[in-house]
Amino acid sequence: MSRLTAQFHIPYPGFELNAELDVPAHGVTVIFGRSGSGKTTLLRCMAGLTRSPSGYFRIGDAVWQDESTGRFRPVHQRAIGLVFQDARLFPHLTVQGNLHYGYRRIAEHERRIDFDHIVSLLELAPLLNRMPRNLSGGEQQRVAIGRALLTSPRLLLMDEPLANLDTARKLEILPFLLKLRTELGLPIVYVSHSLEEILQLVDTLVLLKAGRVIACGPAQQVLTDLPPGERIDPGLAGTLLDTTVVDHDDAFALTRVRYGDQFLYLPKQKVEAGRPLRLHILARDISLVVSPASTQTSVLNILEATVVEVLPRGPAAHAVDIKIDIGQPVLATITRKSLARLELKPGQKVYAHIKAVQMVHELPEF
Ligand SMILES: Nc1ncnc2c1ncn2[C@@H]1O[C@H](COP(=O)(O)OP(=O)(O)OP(=O)(O)O)[C@@H](O)[C@H]1O
Repeated sequence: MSRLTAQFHIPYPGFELNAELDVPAHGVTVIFGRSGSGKTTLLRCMAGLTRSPSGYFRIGDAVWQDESTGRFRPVHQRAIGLVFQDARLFPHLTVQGNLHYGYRRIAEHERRIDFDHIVSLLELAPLLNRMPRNLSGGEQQRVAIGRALLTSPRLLLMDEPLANLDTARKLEILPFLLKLRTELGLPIVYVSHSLEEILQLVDTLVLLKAGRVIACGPAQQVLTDLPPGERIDPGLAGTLLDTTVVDHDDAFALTRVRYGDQFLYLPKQKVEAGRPLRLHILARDISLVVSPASTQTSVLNILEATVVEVLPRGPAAHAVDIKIDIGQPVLATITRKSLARLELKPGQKVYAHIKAVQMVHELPEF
């Protein structure tokens, strides 16, 4: 499988980027870290906007930088699409003019992305004759994404593309980003410092801290394997579950999803049966029960699980995290007192009572 491999070292006064990563060259790779951790610097190195003197960057079989042989392709010679926080549209051109700008520069035989396809994917047809100043922030970002894609890139680099938008506009754009992920087969590297924003999108998660990659891998794994001290936002510690919608129960306003051979109920979602749906289950929303599942509870979602590991948070903490297995690792947070009472041990069968299932963002139909 094609890979994206990067190695960059940038010594700035007071900050040093020392990042190495090797991730699949497909799906969405999110570079996540606090402000100042070096996300933008890493992205700029990938784009060829900043040159790391000992850098290496390769996507599939294309080596864009290998300083050991003096190879460095500058940004304009890389097949990349760039999207920034601000749309940076050409103010004197219509939406159509902006979209054509990159498209025209690519020779016809090198065009891998069709103009009409992008207009329909991003629902840009009603905007084509408008000027950028008459568009909302979200619409401008959709045009910027379209313009980047129409250069037929091999890689799309996005630097906090939703950061300048309010929550309503963010929700407007997210479904389009999900469509890019599933429909275009184009690798996307996406910089963000908002866990909520990326949970629906992320395939591979790269955590950056003070210029270094502290974790890198499939998002589910990174989120559950991270030592408690390294958690990005302990309140959001939890697990991603990729489920499939089974059916909807109109009478009780619920949607039933399947995970492996188990089922979960959640508030009714506007997603058709058979479609994938990613859930986020917060560790603090799971209780563990040792005796067989009882139906005499208000909790709808009870999954059979096995205890994998107890992850202490330190002697002063009142809570511990328990890694359980339901077909994939899942984190549950319980009190240390409960742990002592239940005497949980690796290999033990338990029932995970899931008190709430977060959607992160409710998905509109598309
Ligand atoms: N050209 C430069 N010269 C010197 N220092 C720089 C330069 N560019 C970035 N830095 C420093 O490198 C560090 C990392 O910056 P960077 O913008 O990559 O972080 P970030 O994780 O993207 O932050 P944010 O989320 O706030 O955008 C910061 O301390 C910044 O001041």
